[in-house]
Amino acid sequence: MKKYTSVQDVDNLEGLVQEALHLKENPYKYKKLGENKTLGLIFLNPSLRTRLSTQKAAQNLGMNVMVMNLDKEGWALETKEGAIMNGTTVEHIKDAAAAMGQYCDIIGIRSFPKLQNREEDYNEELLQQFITYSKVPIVSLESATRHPLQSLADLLTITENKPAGKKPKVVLTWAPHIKSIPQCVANSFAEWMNQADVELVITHPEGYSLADEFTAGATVTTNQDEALQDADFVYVKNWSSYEDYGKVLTDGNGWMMTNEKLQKTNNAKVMHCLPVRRNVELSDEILDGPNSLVLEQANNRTYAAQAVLKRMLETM
Ligand SMILES: NCCC[C@H](NC(=O)CCC(=O)O)C(=O)O
Ligand SMILES: NC(=O)OP(=O)(O)O
Repeated sequence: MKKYTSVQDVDNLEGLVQEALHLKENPYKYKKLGENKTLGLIFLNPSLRTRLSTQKAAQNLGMNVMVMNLDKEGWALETKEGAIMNGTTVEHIKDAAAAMGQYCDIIGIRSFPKLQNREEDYNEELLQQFITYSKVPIVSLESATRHPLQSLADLLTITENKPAGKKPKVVLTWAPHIKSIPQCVANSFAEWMNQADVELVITHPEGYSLADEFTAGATVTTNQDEALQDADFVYVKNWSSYEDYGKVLTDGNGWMMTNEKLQKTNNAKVMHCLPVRRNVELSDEILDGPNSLVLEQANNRTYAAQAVLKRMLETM
């Protein structure tokens, strides 16, 4: 595997899921594979789970890990080709990424969208430039449009918890938030579920449709009650509008997931990528109750990352 930025980079999805579940049982079996190999983790935004789980995954494989908070500790980066750099940016990404490629065998990068210009965000400029200029395999740690390590961990969690003998009904529901949030977790989850053996239903208020490239094949409705009927899994997530790009169009009154709403489901398991705004997106009663899978998801982040890193190391 030369890059891991979306489900399209995975050539055998079921194989990758099985690999990750095998690693969960045998985390130190491939301790020699990463010996003398270095993983660089670069963050332009905050992170708790991605940072720690990916670091742990690499250590389980015997790799060395370097972490840099590039937004705080690096030079101000220029991304425009041909820029005359007489302003505030100090170094061009092509020089920074190329230098990092000298120190690292694999680079992971987190860069959120700015949510101001849709075309700019959806072009994934920063991620693409890292792929081009670092010349080493790149793992997305959540980019402007996707969060593929989260989605793989989510698929592992669904695989482990699905009811026997039936195709699970998975509902992705929009939830309220107090600010403008990226679409990437929702985009990515939809894209992955469409490749998995599940029935996917997406529900959100008017004006919150995700881009077709991620949702093709799913049932989409603005009626949350109807969507929740007989659900086996409910994935809760806020996102800002894609159509009216980056905007918050409603306070989302009535969209928070509660135990009362769970009554409509098939005693559904509830998922969220975290961090979660308690009692805004999801109630305490659900998060602290028996239907919550959020900690299992967080735990599976390690094995998702380990399966991806293992595949990259094997092709070096
Ligand atoms: N990495 C996981 C989620 C990251 C991001 N959440 C946030 O930015 C939360 C910010 C806040 O709650 O203030 C999101 O939902 O896409
Ligand atoms: N779910 C997730 O990616 O969490 P962090 O932002 O804390 O890494």
